[in-house]
Amino acid sequence: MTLPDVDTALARMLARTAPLDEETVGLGEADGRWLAEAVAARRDQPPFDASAMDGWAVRGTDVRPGARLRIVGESAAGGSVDFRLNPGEAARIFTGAPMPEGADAVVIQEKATRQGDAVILGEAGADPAWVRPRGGDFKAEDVLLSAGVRLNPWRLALAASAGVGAVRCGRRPRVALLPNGDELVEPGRPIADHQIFNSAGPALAAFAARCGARPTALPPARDDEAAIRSAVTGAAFDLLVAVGGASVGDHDRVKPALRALGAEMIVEGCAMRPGKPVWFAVLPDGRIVLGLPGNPASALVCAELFLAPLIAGLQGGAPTPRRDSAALAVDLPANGPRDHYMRARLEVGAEGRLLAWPFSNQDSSLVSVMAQADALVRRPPGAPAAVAGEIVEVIRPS
Ligand SMILES: Nc1nc2c(c(=O)[nH]1)N[C@H]1C(S)=C(S)[C@@H](COP(=O)(O)OP(=O)(O)OC[C@H]3O[C@@H](n4cnc5c(N)ncnc54)[C@H](O)[C@@H]3O)O[C@H]1N2
Ligand code: MOO
Repeated sequence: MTLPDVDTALARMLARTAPLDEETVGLGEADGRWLAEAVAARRDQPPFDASAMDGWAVRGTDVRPGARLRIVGESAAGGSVDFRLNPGEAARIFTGAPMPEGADAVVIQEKATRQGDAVILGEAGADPAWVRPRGGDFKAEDVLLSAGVRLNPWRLALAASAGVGAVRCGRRPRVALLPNGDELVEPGRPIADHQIFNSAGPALAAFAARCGARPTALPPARDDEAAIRSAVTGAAFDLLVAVGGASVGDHDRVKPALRALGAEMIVEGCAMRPGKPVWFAVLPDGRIVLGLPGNPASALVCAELFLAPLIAGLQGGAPTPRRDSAALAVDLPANGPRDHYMRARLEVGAEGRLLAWPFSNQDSSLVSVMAQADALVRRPPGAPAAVAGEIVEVIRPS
């Protein structure tokens, strides 16, 4: 059986991932979320011609070295201006303050001297950049952020400056992580020699939270169909992530348990390494299930490639691509038929070029290697041997 490649497998998953309902959230909860509705400006920004500097508001036609202008008032940020500037007049003005009517230029205070109720201008003139025109940042009715845009602190600043205190976003999905295996024990608990700690569960819960989900780390289920079924039916989720039991062994009971619950299998395996046994199913009520291989590195690589886009898709968005390129620091042998995602360290080499050092041992059980890695180096199927210096695609972690 030919396995689908990563793009095909993901496209099949996303085709069955419908966005959840929308909700209104305050800006304080909106970071990392996708806008369901555009954000439009309610007024011009700045709302008035404003001074960019501390100094003197003047009429441009009065600006010449040594000019003596009569001080007729003051304008500070937060205050309104109730006077106008006539020829030969100046007003004390501060950064962010409204320009008085009649004034169209600012002379910074370093370039002028006050003498009683007059100001004497120095040699330098007025720089046009010292007046910020009304609407110079944006104008009322402008669409500032479109639907589908992912909010970040910079974009939140824009929404806030437009006076928008709450935005419409896709609901954050509830993601339940269900580790599976008789050998699994929660970290911190007593453990027998034949058991291992559940490392993939906490790692994936943290990963899901970073992607904007509300994760629940369920306790590990035994390799037993009935136990898995009851864990699934007892959990509240929009997306279930089952970890382990994905392969072909006699104890790999997760897929049979899901099938018994009526799940439709959409993806069963992918031409990738690590992560070949990854799978995806849809429950009869439409909720989606992502099955990840149990080896921690396989699970985490699949999380980057599939879980992040699914969590985004449930929120009506797509993740920000974290793809980059780097020069290989070492030679690599030819790749086999599967897309290979190699854990690698990155460093900035001489000449400022990003260098990638893939680890020599890429066994998918090695958590120590995963923890030292900064990125994944992608080797496409059938890629010929590569020499140091060759440019390769790298994927930075979410
Ligand atoms: N005959 C074949 N055997 C295997 C194949 C294959 O194609 N033919 N594929 C291999 C590949 S590739 C992978 S990846 C694994 C995937 O196996 P499962 O998804 O069934 O996972 P398990 O067997 O349950 O566990 C694998 C390994 O990972 C450990 N594990 C499981 N869950 C966790 C967890 N939550 N935290 C930490 N470690 C975990 C588990 O103890 C095993 O050591 O199958 C290969 N076999
Ligand atoms: O998918 Mo497995 O992850 O190659 O070890």
